[in-house]
This record gives sequence, structure tokens and C-alpha cells, in this order.
Amino acid sequence: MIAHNVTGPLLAVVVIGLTGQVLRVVSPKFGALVSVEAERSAYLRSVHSRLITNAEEIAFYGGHKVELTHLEAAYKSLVDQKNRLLCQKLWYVVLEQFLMKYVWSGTGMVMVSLPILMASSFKSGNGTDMAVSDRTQYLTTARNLLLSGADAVERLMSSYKEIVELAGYTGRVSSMLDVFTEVAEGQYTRPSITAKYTIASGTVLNSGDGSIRLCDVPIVTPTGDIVVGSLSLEIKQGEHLLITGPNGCGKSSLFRVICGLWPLYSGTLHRPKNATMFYIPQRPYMSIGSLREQVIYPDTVEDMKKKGMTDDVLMECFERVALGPLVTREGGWSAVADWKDILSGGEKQRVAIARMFYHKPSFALLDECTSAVSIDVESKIYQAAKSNGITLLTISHRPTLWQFHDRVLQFDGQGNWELKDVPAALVSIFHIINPLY
Ligand SMILES: Nc1ncnc2c1ncn2[C@@H]1O[C@H](COP(=O)(O)OP(=O)(O)OP(=O)(O)O)[C@@H](O)[C@H]1O
Repeated sequence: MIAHNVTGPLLAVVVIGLTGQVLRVVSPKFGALVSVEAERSAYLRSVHSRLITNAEEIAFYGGHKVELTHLEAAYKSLVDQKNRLLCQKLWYVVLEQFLMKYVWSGTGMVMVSLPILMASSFKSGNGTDMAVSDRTQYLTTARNLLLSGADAVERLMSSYKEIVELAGYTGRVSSMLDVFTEVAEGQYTRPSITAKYTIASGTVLNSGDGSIRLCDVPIVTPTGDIVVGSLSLEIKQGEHLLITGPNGCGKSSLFRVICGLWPLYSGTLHRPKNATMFYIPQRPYMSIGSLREQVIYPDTVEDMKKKGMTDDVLMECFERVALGPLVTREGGWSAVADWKDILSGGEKQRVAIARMFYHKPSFALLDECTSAVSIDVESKIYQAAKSNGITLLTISHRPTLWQFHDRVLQFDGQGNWELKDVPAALVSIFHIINPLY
């Protein structure tokens, strides 16, 4: 009897001890693997959040290709690490499951069944003694029923949860695909939009002469506010336009409409077919990568090579914005750093302008992109841009920039606008004050 009482617990202690030892020996260094996985997962999240924060600037630059490359690289590195971890875990989990499921539960069964099977007498429901074989049958049936019942209930519960989750995800993906289809077909509508503009029914055409033309185009925000009711103007190549007006009057929004970031609710927009437009935002966007990649953005290094561009060309671009010494200071074109934090506000703006000299677009849309640059460097930049044949569309509050432009588009903040020539007298005054102008 004493032997029976001691055998069960002793067996349990031995099995627990053995299981622990085996798992400890076969367990690889999961700590290090999980730490690398967490690091890569955090990097992927940071690349995503960069994208969300700078979505508008990236869309203006057309930097989707480069950003997608960064995202895919971060995602692939995370997937590789997860696969490595799963492969390492496979054998561990197989052994662990085997030990837990069969060795441990088998020991449990032995422990439970010992008193039943080895007891000298065991009464049935009607008080008669049961044979060992009958007891075993009852024990096995009860065990099987219990295990199968628990299994079935668990499966039902987890299936319901999974189906509800799947329905949620499918609903999200389905509405996203609907929006993509509507946008592709130009039928994008927003329920909140003002009654006047319920559907984006404006026409976007290619202009044969390379100019930008807007005919009765309204500027409507995504929330449905009409910032400017109807705007008509033509910007020919070589005619530099300055855009001014109070804060929030719709200056940057005009660029959003011209570049196609906001829908054209009515009127006609002619965009140059064979001419390029390049936008430089108020907040300079610094991409991930080397100093070289900052200048060529949204090109990749392969694109740069295909275009036959060299580091000497990049240096010329940097010298035009008075940034030549920065290359040596930062350790050359291949230096990689968190440029958004390392460079000063003015330096970031000048790097963004150097991009314009690299890409040499037909039209440059400059959105207060020199606000942190000194006036003398700013003047040199504008002179250089004009002599490179770049047509400037500048948003600025600085009167010193008027003389680099031919016309001024002035918004009043009430939805009205006025287009006029830059007074010749003003240009002469600046020439007298500073011969650089
Ligand atoms: N994504 C958006 N969603 C909704 N409204 C917006 C959005 N972006 C801008 N607006 C609104 O559109 C109006 C015009 O904004 P915009 O950025 O064109 O002003 P701005 O003239 O460039 O001003 P600033 O001189 O301050 O840069 C503002 O009232 C602004 O609140």
C-alpha cells in the first residue's frame, strides 16, 4: 500500500525533472533571436511611420518607388528573421509538445489509474464488485469523452473568433479596393463634401505647348471647404510666377491640385506632357540612405548611373546651394546618417534645392523652400535656377524674391485672387540696393 502511494509522486518528480533538463539542453538561444526580431520589427514600424508623416512630400516628389524599396527591404529582413526563429523553434516545439502531450499526460494517467486498477475492491453503481477490465474500460471511455469534448469546444470557440476577425479584415480590404477602383475611374466621392462639389468631374489634359493652364478650377480641400471658387491662369515656360497671400489662403493647395494630389472637382487643367514638374516642400524631406541618395531622391543610385550622372555633377549641385564643404564634413557621398536630425534647417532646405539642380525640371514648384536660407544665398540659387532654364512657381512672403519673377498671383484669403505683372520699378530698386539682384 505504501509502495502504491509513493510510486505516483516519485514518478511525477522524475518526469518533471527529466522534461526540464531535456528542454533546457535542446533549447537554442531564443533570447538573442527574439531581440533581433524585435529590433527589425521596430525598424519596419519606423519606416512606415516616416511614410505616414511625410506622405504629402513623398507624393509630390513621386518618391513611391524608393520608399517601396526601403519598406520591402525592412519587411524582408523581418520575415527572414521570423523564419529563422520559426525553423529553430520547430524542433524545440515538436519535442516540447511530445513531452508535454504524451510523456507528461501518460505519467498523469498512470498516476490516476494506479489506485483504481490496483485497489483490491471497487464497487459499481448497484454495489457489486467490478472486474479490473471493466474498470479500465470505464476509465478509458471517460478519459476519451472528456478530452474529445474539451477539444471540440475549444475548436468551436477559436473558429468563431477567427471567422469574426477574418470578416473584419475582409471588410477593410474590400472598402480599400472600392476606393482604389473609384479613384482609378475618377469617380472619387466623399460624403462630407459640400453640395456644390459632390464628384470630381474636372478634366485633366496634356498641354501641347508645355505650359500649365487652369480654366475655372476650384480649390477644394479634402474636407469639402472651398478655398478658392474658380481660378484661371496660364503659366508658360520661362514665365516665372510668384504666389503670395495670407496663411491658409490656398497657395500650397494650388500646387496640390496642379500635381494631382487633390481631385479636380470641376474646370480643366492642362499639364505639360513632355515637361517635368518638381516640387520642393516647406518641410524638406530627408530620405533613408546616403548623402548621395538625398540629392538624387527620388532617383535610385541605379537611375543615377543610367542617366550618366557622377558624383562631380552632384558636387556642382551642392556648390550652387553653397553646400560644398558639407560633403567632406559628413565623410563623403556614401556617408549614411539620420539626415533629418544631423542637418540644420537651412542645410536641409539647401539639400532639397540641390535636388532640383540634379533633376533639372521644366517647372519647379517652390513652396517657401528657402525660408531658412540667408537672403544672399537665396538670390544666387534663384539666379542659378533661372539660368538653368527652370521655370519657377514660388510661394513666398519675402519681398526680396519679387524681382526674380515676371508675374504675381495674389490670393486675398477670402477666395479671391489677382494676377499682375511684377512692377519694373520694384526690380530696379532691388538692383540698386544689391547688384547681385
Ligand atoms: N489635408 C487637408 N485636409 C483638409 N484641409 C486642408 C488640408 N490641407 C490644407 N487644408 C486647408 O486648406 C486651406 C489652405 O491650405 P494651404 O496649405 O493651401 O494654405 P497656404 O496658403 O499654403 O498657407 P501657408 O502660408 O500657411 O502655408 C487651409 O484652410 C487648410 O486648413
